[in-house]
Order: sequence, then C-alpha cells, then structure tokens
Amino acid sequence: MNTVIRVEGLNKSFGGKQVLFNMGLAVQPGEMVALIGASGSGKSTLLRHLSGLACGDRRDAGSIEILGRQVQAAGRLNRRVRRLRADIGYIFQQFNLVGRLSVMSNVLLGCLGRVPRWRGCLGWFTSEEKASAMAALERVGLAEYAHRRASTLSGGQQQRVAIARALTQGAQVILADEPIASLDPESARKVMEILADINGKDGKTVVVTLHQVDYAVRYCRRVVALKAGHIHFDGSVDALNGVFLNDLYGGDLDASLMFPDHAARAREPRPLALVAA
Ligand SMILES: Nc1ncnc2c1ncn2[C@@H]1O[C@H](COP(=O)(O)OP(=O)(O)OP(=O)(O)O)[C@@H](O)[C@H]1O
Repeated sequence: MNTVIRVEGLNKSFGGKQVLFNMGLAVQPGEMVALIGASGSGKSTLLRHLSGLACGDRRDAGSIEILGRQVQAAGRLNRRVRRLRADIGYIFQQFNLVGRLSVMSNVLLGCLGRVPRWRGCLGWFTSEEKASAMAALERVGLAEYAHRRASTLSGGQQQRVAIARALTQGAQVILADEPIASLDPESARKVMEILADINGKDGKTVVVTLHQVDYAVRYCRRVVALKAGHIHFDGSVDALNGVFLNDLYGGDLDASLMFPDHAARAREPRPLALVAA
C-alpha cells in the first residue's frame, strides 16, 4: 500500500525564527497517529503544512505529499492544492462551523469541494448529497439536531458536526488539530471515539494533535512527539513512560498520575485525569 502522508526535510521559519527543523514523517494507510509535545513545539504548524493551509518560503526546504500528490515542494505550495484539500478533512479546535446556519447546512458544506461552483453558491444539493449528510449526522449521533442552528449546540456537539462535515466531504485523511482541547471529558471521549471508529471501520488515516497524553495512549497506537520543532520520538505508544514524558514536557506534566506502574497501563479503563499544562 502507498504511504498516505510523506514529509521530507521540512523546515519552517516565522520572521527569521525557525520553528520546524528538518522533519521527516511517513504515515501509512489506516494509521491513527497522535502528535504530542509541549505548547509551542510545532504540532499545529506541522498539521497546517500537511493540509496545505500553510507553506514555507523559498528558504524553507522540504516536501510534503498526501495520497501520492504533492502539497508543497521547496517551500512552494502546489498550485492544485485546493483539489487535494477535498480529500483532506481538517478538524479545528474551535470547530469552524457557520453558527447561523443549520447543522445540516454545515454538514453539506463538506460537499463544496466536489460540486460545481454554481451549485455551491446557490446551496443546491442533490437528494443523494442530503442523504449522505444525514447519514454522517446519524453516525455522530446528531441526526435529531439536523435542523437546529449550529450555534445552539454545545461545543462537543459542534465538534461532532465538524466530523460529520469531514465524513460528507469523503475525506480519505483526517487531520484534527487539538479537537478536544476545549471540551469536557465526556464530550472529549465521544469525539475521540468517533475519530477512532472512523479510523477502525472506514480505514481513514487520522493524525490528531493532543495536549492530553492519556487520550493519545488510549486511542492511538503510534505517537509522534515533537520537541522544540524537532521530531523527538516516533513509535509505539507503548514506549511512553513517565521519564520520557517529563523530559518531553519539561516537567510540566505529572506523568506519575498516568503511569503509576507499567502493568497498570495495560489495564482498562485507562485514567483520563491527566492534562498537560
Ligand atoms: N503565524 C505565526 N507567526 C509567528 N510565529 C508563529 C506563528 N504560528 C506559530 N508560530 C510559532 O511557531 C512555534 C510553534 O507553534 P505551534 O502553534 O505550531 O505549536 P504547538 O505545538 O501547536 O503549540 P500549542 O500546543 O500551544 O498549540 C511557536 O514558537 C509559535 O510561537
């Protein structure tokens, strides 16, 4: 099978300050990968580059391919990156819904990359597209809210609508940037379970940045840990331990809460109390 995400030699600077250093990454079809690291380590910047929402400049070397198609090379975005974005579902921390529109209309926005522009402008969708949007809402448990104004939903519900939008989009790859950072634990659990379900049942490749290491341990097999713009670790979640996490987070993380002993990590349910500072 072909590699879904390939990053080679990626650098990024903002105003002369380098924030990503020679990053290399390969993600295979159907993987669910957690991106972890302290605040400012470069997680969101990397994710934005993967989706083609950001790019380096000519001084920033590096290339990114998604689904075998070039997103950027030598600090330049592929001119056809908009098309590629139709295959990438991007979940934002703050949901990015249009609050005054109905839940259903928001989910239908997922079709925009694939329908003729005039239809998108008129908001004219076929019955198949509407059925697909409703099926996506059912999948995330929100069919009964289809005709509610999006702004009236809770944060957790809005994030599930955003996931339904990515499903309707038909995205092959889901990039989720701190999707649970502003949610209560129960809403966070539901969002992570939906992402894991989409990964497990539909085989979609998921990369999710997380502040909460315990959710990474629970839902992802592979972890990529960033430290000061470098890939510090890339491997099995089983390799994480308190010493490693204290080093990664500079002592801001009380990993003893998470790994009281190695054996406890294998037991379910895993603790959900720990949040990185
Ligand atoms: N638009 C920007 N202009 C200037 N500097 C930026 C910009 N975006 C990010 N940075 C800097 O790049 C570095 C990495 O930021 P990034 O947001 O990727 O980190 P992060 O790991 O996602 O942090 P957090 O977990 O707090 O969201 C930080 O030093 C940040 O200040």
